[in-house]
Amino acid sequence: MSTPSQVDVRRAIAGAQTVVVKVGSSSLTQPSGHLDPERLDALVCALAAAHMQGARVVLVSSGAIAAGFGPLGFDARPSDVATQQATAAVGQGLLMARYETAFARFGVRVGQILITAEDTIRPQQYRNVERTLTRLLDLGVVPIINENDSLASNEIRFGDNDRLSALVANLVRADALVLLTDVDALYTAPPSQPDSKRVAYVPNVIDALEDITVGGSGSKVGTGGMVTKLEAARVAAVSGIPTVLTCAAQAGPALMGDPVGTVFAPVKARGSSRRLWIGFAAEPRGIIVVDAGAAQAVRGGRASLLAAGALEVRGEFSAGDPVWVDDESGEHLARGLAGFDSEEIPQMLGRTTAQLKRFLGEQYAHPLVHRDNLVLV
Ligand SMILES: Nc1ncnc2c1ncn2[C@@H]1O[C@H](COP(=O)(O)OP(=O)(O)O)[C@@H](O)[C@H]1O
Ligand SMILES: N[C@@H](CCC(=O)OP(=O)(O)O)C(=O)O
Repeated sequence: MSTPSQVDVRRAIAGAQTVVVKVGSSSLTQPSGHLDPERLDALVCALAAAHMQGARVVLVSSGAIAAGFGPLGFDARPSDVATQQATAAVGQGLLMARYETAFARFGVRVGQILITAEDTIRPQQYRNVERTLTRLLDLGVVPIINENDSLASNEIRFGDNDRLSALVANLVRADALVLLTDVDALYTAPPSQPDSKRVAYVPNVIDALEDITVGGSGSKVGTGGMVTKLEAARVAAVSGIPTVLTCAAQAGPALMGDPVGTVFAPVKARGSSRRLWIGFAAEPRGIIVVDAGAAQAVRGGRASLLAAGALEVRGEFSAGDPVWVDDESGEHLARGLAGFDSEEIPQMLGRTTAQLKRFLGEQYAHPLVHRDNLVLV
């Protein structure tokens, strides 16, 4: 795929049929831990305009914790998990109430979807999310997504909505991803550094990272900083989706393809969305170590991982959970969804499919990880 020009990428964003917009906490809330209704309304105005021009708009909105701690009487974003989860339960309701009112002024309906990584990693649940989102969009609704902060367990969570938004863009086969934050663009270094310069165009996000110094969050309510935004732009780029990153106040111009913020070109034609989800969605729960022959087969990209080439299993996981496939030196070769619970695997190690069938029964005569569920890293 040849690299498109900046103008081409901005034009593609302006013409997007389906667009995923992610907005960060600092763009919707005040440092006191309350919503900032004016800024939220201004954002909704830009999104409603895109919706009324025929775009299918999905909003990934942060802000539950940042909007909930003020009303609960805290001076700052709580740092312990239980209070964060309780705060998110309060803030999420306030956030949705305001979105509903703001979109209603334009006659637009919204629907809330709260996602946990755990909910979406298994094929059936993944398809469930996909189906619900597609149906909402078909019904002309603007889905508003957040991580289910109140229930997500700390061990397995997206943690930041930047990465979640790129996965959602992939899931709904979006034509563009818009990342809205509290800085107007990507800079060559954190904008607090006096010599940092705005980057208007990133033709290849993978190479670009070498020349850019990225830092953490600039606010007291944001979580990932620029690191997770670049990760999101990378996930989108390898899914064939262009990204524009700018501040929330520039949402309208960014959606219209105006020369604001930073645009990232797609680096690859669109691939299978489910495989990408396997590759990025959740931290693997365990490891299957394979011998040299199986490592070679897995690296080839088209083989399933058979028990015959597996040497060892580490960690505790259930069938359907994400796992690493490692070679003997400990190098990660691939990520995949396990076909069996971890405790079933030791008896299968090193056995051919015929042996598995004979000694353990028909139900074990299957790959440890099927090739459709395997993504090289
Ligand atoms: N190279 C960079 N270019 C632009 N911003 C950067 C860079 N490195 C770090 N940042 C910081 O990232 C912040 C945005 O991330 P974050 O606070 O997590 O926002 P949000 O709440 O919108 O997700 C900016 O305010 C900025 O201070
Ligand atoms: N899900 C959390 C926000 C997580 C997050 O990524 O925050 P941010 O960096 O502000 O986009 C919340 O709603 O408070």
